[in-house]
Amino acid sequence: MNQSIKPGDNPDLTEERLSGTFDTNSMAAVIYGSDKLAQRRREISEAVSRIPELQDSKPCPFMTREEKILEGSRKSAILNRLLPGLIDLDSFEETVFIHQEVIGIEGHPLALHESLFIPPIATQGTDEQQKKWLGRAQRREIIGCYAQTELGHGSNLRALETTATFDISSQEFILNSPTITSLKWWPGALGKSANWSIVIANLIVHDKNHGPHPFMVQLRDEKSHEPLPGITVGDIGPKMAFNGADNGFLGFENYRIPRENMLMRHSKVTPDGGYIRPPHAKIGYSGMVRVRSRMAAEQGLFLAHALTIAVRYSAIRRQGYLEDRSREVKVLDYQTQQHRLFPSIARAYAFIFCGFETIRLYDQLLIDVQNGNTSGMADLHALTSGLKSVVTHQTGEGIEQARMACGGHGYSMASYISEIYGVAIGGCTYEGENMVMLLQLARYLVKSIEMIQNGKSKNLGPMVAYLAANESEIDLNLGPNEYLKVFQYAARSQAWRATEKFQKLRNSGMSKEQAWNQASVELTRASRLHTRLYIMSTFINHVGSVVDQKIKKVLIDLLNVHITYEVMDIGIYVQGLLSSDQMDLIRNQLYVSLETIRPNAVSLVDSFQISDMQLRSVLGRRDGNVYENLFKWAKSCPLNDKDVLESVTKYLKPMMDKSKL
Ligand SMILES: CC/C=C\C/C=C\C/C=C\C/C=C/C(=O)SCCNC(=O)CCNC(=O)[C@H](O)C(C)(C)COP(=O)(O)OP(=O)(O)OC[C@H]1O[C@@H](n2cnc3c(N)ncnc32)[C@H](O)[C@@H]1OP(=O)(O)O
Ligand SMILES: Cc1cc2nc3c(=O)[nH]c(=O)nc-3n(C[C@H](O)[C@H](O)[C@H](O)COP(=O)(O)OP(=O)(O)OC[C@H]3O[C@@H](n4cnc5c(N)ncnc54)[C@H](O)[C@@H]3O)c2cc1C
Repeated sequence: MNQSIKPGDNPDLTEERLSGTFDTNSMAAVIYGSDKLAQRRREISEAVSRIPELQDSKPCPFMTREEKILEGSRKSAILNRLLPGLIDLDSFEETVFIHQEVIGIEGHPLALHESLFIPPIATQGTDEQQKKWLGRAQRREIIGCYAQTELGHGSNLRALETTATFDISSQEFILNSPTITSLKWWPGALGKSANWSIVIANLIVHDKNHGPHPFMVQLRDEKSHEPLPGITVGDIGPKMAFNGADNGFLGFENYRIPRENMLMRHSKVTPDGGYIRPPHAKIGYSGMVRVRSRMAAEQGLFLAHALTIAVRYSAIRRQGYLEDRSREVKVLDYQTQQHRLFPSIARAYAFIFCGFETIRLYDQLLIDVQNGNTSGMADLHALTSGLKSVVTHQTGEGIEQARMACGGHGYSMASYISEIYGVAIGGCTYEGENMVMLLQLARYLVKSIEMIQNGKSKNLGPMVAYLAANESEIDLNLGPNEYLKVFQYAARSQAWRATEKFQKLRNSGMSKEQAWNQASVELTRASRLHTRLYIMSTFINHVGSVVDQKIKKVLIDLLNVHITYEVMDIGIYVQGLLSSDQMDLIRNQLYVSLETIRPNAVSLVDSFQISDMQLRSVLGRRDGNVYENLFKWAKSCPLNDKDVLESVTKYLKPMMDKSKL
């Protein structure tokens, strides 16, 4: 049963919900990993909807940037007071969820505090440092951000220019931004809200540069909020979206912090200027790995937002005819519309499933690292580098298709899809630009193939074992695992092709760097295919583990959409394996699976349980009563406060009057 049905809803949407074959609350439990978490999301939405001071003061598209920041701060402060009664304060998921529910996706002053400020203190700070700052940060007595990227460098961390030079005589680090390009640039909440920051700076001791390290740095006076002497800080200006956040710039001029402010759980500087290396050279990068490991689920939910809007709207939008000329059809009945939206629904489910898996893998790695075992770091770095790149790119594509699927109204901010798009595609850039991160995964793939070439296949990890296989024939009547083999074939042959290209260039006498650059398009293709294979196999495993038979049935239908669409999409890579008859068969299976999933389309998006408050979309309203509310929304636009605007009286009217003469 679809739990969203209510009296007064648009009958077309109710009809869709009645045609669903499964219980949407049970599906939500599968999506969010447990009945408890899914239920908590419903309870929090319900509780929030009853608190008037947490409601939007006006629709976000009608707010200026200053109003957005004010609104985000107002709600953050109220939430801070109300949180203990609303959520389990120890649950990161509930904390993130309630902020997104109340404030939305456009960013807010605490967006980075929870995800990039507190975690480094908790994982890279010593016990003493945690005692000093963690409680204060958790109680929000201080607001923090993460300042790493600079005006001149982001992707290449080793070229950062900010310095933290140890002064033995005063037992302090002296922070400096020696050039214009060394200004920190982009950190969220830095511009106007944060008073503390984790700053990544090159550690210099006895004139030796030990590379980027994390430091706890106070930026503003805790009473006046004025920048401290030696600090230059401000907002970098409007962005294509995410304008509720004050991304900022930051410069240091001989700014001193105590020795104890370097986060020293792993690397240490002793009072006499000794440097103690971390157990793994890249352990300081683990804050980024943490965020990347959460991005697949986060982005899957961005896609879910856009699809909830587009699918619901497609069920109430009637345009054109099929056989019956007496009534226009729901646009959701067109095959082109289904082809545009349903594979994206499948991807959203797949991203969320594998996103929760990578969060689990990160949590396990964290425990291992705290126990001194860093052996899993390279694997997770490679996996999350590929995943964040593929998922953000495909999410962007899916959201844009969702917008077009809503026709003209999709282009209106009333749909809110453009904001979702703008926020989501930020993910293609932040936490490592996608190409750069695909190339990180490619290093791992090339190394794996070199192991095979050196007769060490048995040392390959489970995620790359397929690179050593030798599949050349496929029987496609056997289901998902055969499709997986097709994908393995594509990923394997591309990984070998790219590696061999790189090796050939090397053997021709080219430097490693040039050879890598000239093979890099092929290498990124290999990384994408490897990652898509991982997503597919996680999806298959996840569906296999579902116990509720009605849920399992619809997830198998959705999986069929996914595997057939994905294999069609990579057709060029499987030409050596599949005949044209087999490709035709897959194409037809895709069309059949679109029809099979059609009656459950609305229930599948309802199962994401995204409330109207969170969705902020007139087109995607749960009740489907779009037209009257679109009219109301347009009338409430500030431009309509007056019938005759100054633009007319001051300029257009005189121009028209003059033209009449
Ligand atoms: C409601 C709204 C919801 C959500 C939005 C809210 C907030 C979020 C918004 C924005 C937040 C954004 C934050 C940021 O963007 S913070 C800044 C992020 N910056 C980056 O990601 C920079 C990317 N660059 C890098 O990570 C490194 O420069 C790079 C890894 C590319 C290279 O590093 P380096 O030069 O030091 O490496 P090499 O010496 O070349 O060695 C590579 C070697 O090292 C291994 N490696 C790299 N990283 C790791 C790691 N983390 N763990 C383990 N191993 C690692 C790599 O595999 C290579 O190994 P090998 O091939 O064996 O040599
Ligand atoms: C919304 C948003 C929020 C952000 N929040 C934060 C934050 O809170 N804290 C923070 O520190 N930073 C933040 N950033 C910055 C972000 O992390 C960087 O912008 C990102 O890491 C990309 O680096 P870049 O800007 O230097 O891109 P560049 O590296 O300059 O990329 C430009 C182009 O060069 C290519 N390129 C670069 N290097 C290579 C290479 N080795 N091989 C092939 N191609 C290459 C890229 O693929 C890209 O096409 C944020 C950015 C955004 C957009």
